[in-house]
Amino acid sequence: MTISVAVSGASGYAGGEVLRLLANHPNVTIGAITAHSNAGSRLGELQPHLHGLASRILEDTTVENLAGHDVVFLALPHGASAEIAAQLPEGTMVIDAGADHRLQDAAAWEKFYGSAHAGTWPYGLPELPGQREALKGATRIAVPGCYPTSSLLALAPGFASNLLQADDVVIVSASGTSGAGKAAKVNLIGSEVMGSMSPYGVGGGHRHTPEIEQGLSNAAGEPVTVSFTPTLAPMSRGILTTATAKVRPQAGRSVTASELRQAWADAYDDEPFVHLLPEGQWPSTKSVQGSNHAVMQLAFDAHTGRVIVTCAIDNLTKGTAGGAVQSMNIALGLDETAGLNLQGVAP
Ligand SMILES: NC(=O)C1=CN([C@@H]2O[C@H](COP(=O)(O)OP(=O)(O)OC[C@H]3O[C@@H](n4cnc5c(N)ncnc54)[C@H](OP(=O)(O)O)[C@@H]3O)[C@@H](O)[C@H]2O)C=CC1
Ligand SMILES: CC(=O)N[C@@H](CCC(=O)OP(=O)(O)O)C(=O)O
Repeated sequence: MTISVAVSGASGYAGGEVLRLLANHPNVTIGAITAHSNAGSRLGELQPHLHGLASRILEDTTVENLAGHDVVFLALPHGASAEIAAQLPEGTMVIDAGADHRLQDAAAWEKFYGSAHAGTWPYGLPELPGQREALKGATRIAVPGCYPTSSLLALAPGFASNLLQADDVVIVSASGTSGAGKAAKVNLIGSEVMGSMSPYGVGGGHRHTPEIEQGLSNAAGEPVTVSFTPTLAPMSRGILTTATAKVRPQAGRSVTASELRQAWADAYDDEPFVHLLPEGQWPSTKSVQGSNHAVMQLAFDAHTGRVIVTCAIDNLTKGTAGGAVQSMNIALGLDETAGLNLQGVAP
C-alpha cells in the first residue's frame, strides 16, 4: 500500500521530525509540505538534516494545499490546527500533533487554553489500555503532549491494575528545550539554558496537567488528581519523567515490590516501543534519542509506601512525531513499527 501524506508545520521541530520519519517509511509518498512565515523557502534552509528533501519548497498552509492527500499531519500552534482540521474532507486522515483535540472535558480545555473547545479525537497513545483498538480505522487522531506521553506510560499500568491511590500522584519532568518549539527563542538561548535547570508552570498551572489526569483517570476508572511540575533541562531533546504515587493496600495487606513490577511487565512485555528495563538499570534520555522508544524503571519505596517510576522518551519522537506515525500505522492497518527507528543514537 502506498499513501500520500502532507505535512504542515514542516519548518518547525515537530513537523521536521515527522518528515524525518516519513522519509524512511516504506508505504509513504511525501506530498505537500507547508509552513507559515517560511512559506516559499527551500526546506533545506530550515531543516538542513533532511537531505533527501532539501530541494522541496514549503507551500502555504491552506486547506487547498493539504486536501487531496490520504493523510495530513498538522504540526501547528494550538488553535491553528483546529481551524484547518475543520475544513479538511472527512475521507482524509488528519493527525494533529497539537493539543486542540486531546481533552475530553470542554471545561478543562477552556480553563487551561482559554478558548472554545474544538472536540475530542481518538488519543494517539496505543499503549494505554484499550487505545490500540480505538485507533484502528480512526480518521482523526490527537497526538498526546510530550509530558503526558512519558507520564501516562509511567503510571497507567499501576492505575489499570488498581494498585495505586488516585489522590496522591506527584510527577516531575525534565524536558529538553526543543519541547518549546523553534519559535520560542527568548528564554531558550544558550547562555540562559546551558549549565542550568529551572522549573516553570509550577503549582498546577501547566496545561498538560488535565491531559495527564484524563489518561490516568481513564486507566483507573475513577478520577485521579495529579501534581505536575515541568522543568527545563540543558539538552536539545529528551524528557525524563519521575512519577510517584501512593500504593493501595490489597485486601488489607501491603503490595510487594515484585507484584508492582509484574503489573508493569504485564503491560509492556509485548510492546515494540515501551520497555521496563531489567532490574537495577535506570533510564537515560540519551538511550532513546532519535528513537520511538520509551524506557522505564520502577522501585517500591517501602518507607513511604510509594512507587517511583522514571520514564525517558525523546520528546520529538515518541513524544510527538513517532507517536503520530505509530498511530497512523495502526489506523491504516500497516506494520505498527513501519518508518520508526528501532535503534537509538549513541554516544
Ligand atoms: N516540540 C515538541 O516537543 C512538541 C510539540 N508538539 C506540538 O506540535 C505543534 C508544533 O510544535 P513545534 O514544532 O514544537 O513548534 P515550532 O515553533 O517549531 O513550529 C511551528 C510550526 O507551525 C507553523 N506556524 C506558526 N504559526 C502558524 C499559523 N498561524 N498557521 C499555520 N502555521 C503556523 C510554523 O511555520 P513558520 O516557521 O513558517 O512560521 C512552524 O512550521 C504544537 O502544537 C506543539 O504544541 C507536541 C508535542 C511535543
Ligand atoms: C519544554 C517546553 O516548553 N515544553 C512544552 C510542551 C511541549 C508539548 O508537548 O506541547 P503541546 O502540548 O503544546 O503540544 C511546554 O511546556 O509548553
